[in-house]
Amino acid sequence: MTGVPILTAAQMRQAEQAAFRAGTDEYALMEIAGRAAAEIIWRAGHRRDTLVLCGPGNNGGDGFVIARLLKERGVPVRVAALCDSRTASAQRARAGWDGPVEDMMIAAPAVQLVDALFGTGLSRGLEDAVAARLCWLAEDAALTFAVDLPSGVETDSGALLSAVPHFGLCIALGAYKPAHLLHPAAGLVDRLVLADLGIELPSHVHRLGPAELTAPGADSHKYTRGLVAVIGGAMPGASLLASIAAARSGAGSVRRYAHDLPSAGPHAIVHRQFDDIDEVTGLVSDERVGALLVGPGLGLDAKAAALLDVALSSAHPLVLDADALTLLARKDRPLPPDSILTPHEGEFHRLFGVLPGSKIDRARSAARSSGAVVIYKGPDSVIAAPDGRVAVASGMSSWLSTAGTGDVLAGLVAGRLAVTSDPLRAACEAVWLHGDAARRCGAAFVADDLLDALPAAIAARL
Ligand SMILES: NC(=O)C1=CN([C@@H]2O[C@H](COP(=O)(O)OP(=O)(O)OC[C@H]3O[C@@H](n4cnc5c(N)ncnc54)[C@H](OP(=O)(O)O)[C@@H]3O)[C@@H](O)[C@H]2O)[C@@H](O)CC1
Ligand SMILES: [K+]
Repeated sequence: MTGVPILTAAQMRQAEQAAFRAGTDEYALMEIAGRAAAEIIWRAGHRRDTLVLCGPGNNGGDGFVIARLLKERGVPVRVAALCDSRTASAQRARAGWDGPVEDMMIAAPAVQLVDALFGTGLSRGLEDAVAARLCWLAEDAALTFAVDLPSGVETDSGALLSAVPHFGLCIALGAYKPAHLLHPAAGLVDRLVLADLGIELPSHVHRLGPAELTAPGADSHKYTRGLVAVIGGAMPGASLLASIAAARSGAGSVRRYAHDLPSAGPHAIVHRQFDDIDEVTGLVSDERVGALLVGPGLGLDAKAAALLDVALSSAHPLVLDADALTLLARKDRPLPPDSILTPHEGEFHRLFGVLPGSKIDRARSAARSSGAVVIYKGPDSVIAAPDGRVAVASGMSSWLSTAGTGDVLAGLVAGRLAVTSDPLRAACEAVWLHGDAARRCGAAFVADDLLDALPAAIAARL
C-alpha cells in the first residue's frame, strides 16, 4: 500500500521515544520540528506582523522555536503564551526567545497567526474563554497556521473538543495524525503540509496515495483483463452507471444481468435479460467472473433479497453496495473470500451497529468481523482490510455528494477487483480514480460526467 503513514498520539509518542533511545536529543527534535514549520510558514506567509500563540507543552515549545527563526529572517514577530512552559524542551525553547511574552488573553491580533497552543497532548477541550480568544484572533488574521494540529481537535478521532477556528494551513509534524484526515477536524483546514522530521514511523494506517496502474500486456485479451458481472434491479439507471464505470475501469469485459434492456450504449457491455431467479443463478455461474457487483438500484423487496442470495451463494468475489448492504444487514451469511463492502454512514450503522473509536477504528473492526475489505464512505473515506491495513482518503471534491456517484464508485471497485484480484488494492485504486475523475470534472457535475473522466484519470496513473 502506498501513502504517508498516519499515527495516533500514542504511536507518535512511541516513535518519538524510539528516536530518543536511538540517540536523538529531545531538544534537537524540537529544533528540527520548529525549523521545518518555520520554513513552511516563511514560504507560505508574509513578512508581516505575526503573532505566535504558545501553549504549556511541546507544541508551545515548537512555537517559541518558530518565533525565533521567523524573527531571525526579519519577520516582525510577537509571542503570546497561555501560561508557563511545562516541559524541559519547551522551557529551553522559551529561553531561546529573546523578546517579550505577552498574555494570550489580552494580546492584540496580527496579520499572521501561528497556533502553537496544543498538539497531540491535548487531553480535553480548551476553556471556553481560551477557545473564544483563539477564534477571535484567527478571525482577525489574514493568514492562519496551525502547528501540528489546530488546537481543540482530538488527535485520534478528528472530533472537536471545543470551538476551533478555520486554518489556512496546518503543518503536520513528523506524520499525519487521524485528525488531519478525518472530519470534522479535516474540514477546518484548507491546506495540509507534512514536515518530515526523519523519525521512523511504523504504521498499518496510511493516507491513500495515488493509484499505481499498469497497462494491459501485449498478450492480454478480454477475459485475462477481468470479467465483471453486474446484477441490476428495480432502478436500472444505477446498475447502468455502475456497469459503464466497470467497463471504463480497465476491466476486459462487463456483463449486466437485469430485467430491463437499456435503450442506449455503450454497446461494449453485454446485457442479458432474465425473468426468474433461476436464470440468474445460471448466468452468474461463469467461473471467469472476477468480480460480481450487486446493490446499485437493486431495491429492497423479496426479489432483491433473492438476487442477493444468488450472489452470496456464488463463489465469486463480491462487491456489495447500496441496497445490497441494507439487505445484508438482515441476513447472517458469510461473504465469499476477497469481497468488498462499500457502506456510507447510514449503511455502516445498519450493518455493524454502533462501534467504538474513530472512523479508522470502526472501519477496521468492521473489516475484521466481516472478513471483507470495507470502504467506509464519506468526505473522509476509510478503506480497511481484515488484516488491519487501512488507507484514508481525504480532500475529495465535495461535488461528489450527488446522485449516482456511489454507483460509479461501486462499478469502479468491481472493475479494479476483476483486474487485480486483490480487494484492498482494488478498493484503493478505485477510490483514488473516483476522486481524481471528480477533480477533473470541476464543479456541479453529474455522476455520468465522472464516467467520461475515467480514462484520463487512469491514463494519468500508468
Ligand atoms: N512526537 C514528536 O515526534 C514530536 C512532537 N513535537 C511536538 O510536541 C507536541 C506534543 O507535545 P506535548 O505532548 O507536550 O503536548 P501539547 O499538545 O503541547 O500539550 C500538552 C500540555 O497541555 C496540557 N493540556 C492538555 N489539554 C489542555 C487543555 N484543554 N487546556 C489546558 N491545558 C491542556 C497538558 O497538561 P494536562 O493538563 O493534560 O496534564 C500538557 O501540559 C506535538 O503536537 C508537536 O507539536 C515536536 O516538538 C517534536 C516531534
Ligand atoms: K496547535
